[in-house]
Amino acid sequence: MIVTLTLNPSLDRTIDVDRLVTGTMTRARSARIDPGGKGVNVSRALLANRVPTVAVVTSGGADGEQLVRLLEGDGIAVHAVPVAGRTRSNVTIVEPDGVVTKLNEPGEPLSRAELDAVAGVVLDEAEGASWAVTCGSLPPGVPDDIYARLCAFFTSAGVRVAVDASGPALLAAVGAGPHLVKPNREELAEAVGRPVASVGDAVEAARELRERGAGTVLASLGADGAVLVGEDGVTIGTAPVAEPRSTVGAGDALLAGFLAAGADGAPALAEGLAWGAAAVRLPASRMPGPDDIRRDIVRIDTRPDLGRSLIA
Ligand SMILES: Nc1ncnc2c1ncn2[C@@H]1O[C@H](COP(=O)(O)OP(=O)(O)O)[C@@H](O)[C@H]1O
Ligand SMILES: O=P(O)(O)OC[C@H]1O[C@](O)(COP(=O)(O)O)[C@@H](O)[C@@H]1O
Repeated sequence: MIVTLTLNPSLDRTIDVDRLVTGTMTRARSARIDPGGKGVNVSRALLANRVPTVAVVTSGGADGEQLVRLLEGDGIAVHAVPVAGRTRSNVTIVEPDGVVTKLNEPGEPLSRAELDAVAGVVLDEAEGASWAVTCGSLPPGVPDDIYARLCAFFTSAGVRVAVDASGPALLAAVGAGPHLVKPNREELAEAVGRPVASVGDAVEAARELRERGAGTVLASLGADGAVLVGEDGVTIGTAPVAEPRSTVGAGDALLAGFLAAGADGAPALAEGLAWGAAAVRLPASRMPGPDDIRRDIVRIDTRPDLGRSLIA
């Protein structure tokens, strides 16, 4: 069982337009709503591949109710903690050439009592679980060390912890010694305070996060694939997609595939890359199921070129 926690979930609204011109009125070609937030997407991807999962989320107002209805409609086991603040909406605008513009709301503040309630729920749900996955931005008012504190509780209960966060929340979590962190290129660069412009830079930055406490670093590099740095060394792989449709949620699919495959070494990296690539071939934040996932496109580089520049 893999338990995910999303403190700041969202209704993901994806709007297709012919061309986005800021400062003008643009008529959309189509729009869709998906349940969103990083942990929510990890649970969606796991369930689509029949891996048992529970999604713990906060839920506020009519949009929170809709989020829970959508998740339950997909058959996801969801434990929603009611909160006073309205659940946010995140908007992604997609142009035909694949250019994506994202607008993520900050979310509404969580009170101390609400945060304690969510923490109690996720610690209960995680009892006996193989992994607790804590993901995404923090709503206003939530202390930056929340993932670090939860990590300490999960670890003492014998549950492995994966963190997908950014900025101070990621840094604090790394110091608490999680088993796995999944930064993307920007998050990695911010965490080490220097640019990540090549595969070698990503490896060095990932090594630094390990030195600061993370057990394994799965650094996602967009179209350049991903780098896995753990106890057994460095593994690098790619899974090219000729015509990407939507990269929203690709990192969440990568993480879900990696965990589903046992979270260890090249086989797990390859599975994660296959799931990430499949997510990119699907519209909006749709998570891939078995029929979408192609393992034949994955390449694990046994002799990686560390000097290779990353796509800007
Ligand atoms: N344009 C792309 N082509 C192929 N695969 C991609 C592309 N963008 C993302 N991916 C896949 O999705 C994973 C996560 O993407 P990335 O953008 O790094 O993370 P995040 O979605 O967390 O920002 C990558 O490691 C890769 O496997
Ligand atoms: O919590 P954040 O950082 O605002 O991110 C939330 C957004 O990220 C997503 O989980 C997508 O994740 P990606 O970063 O993988 O594209 C959306 O579903 C959600 O709207």
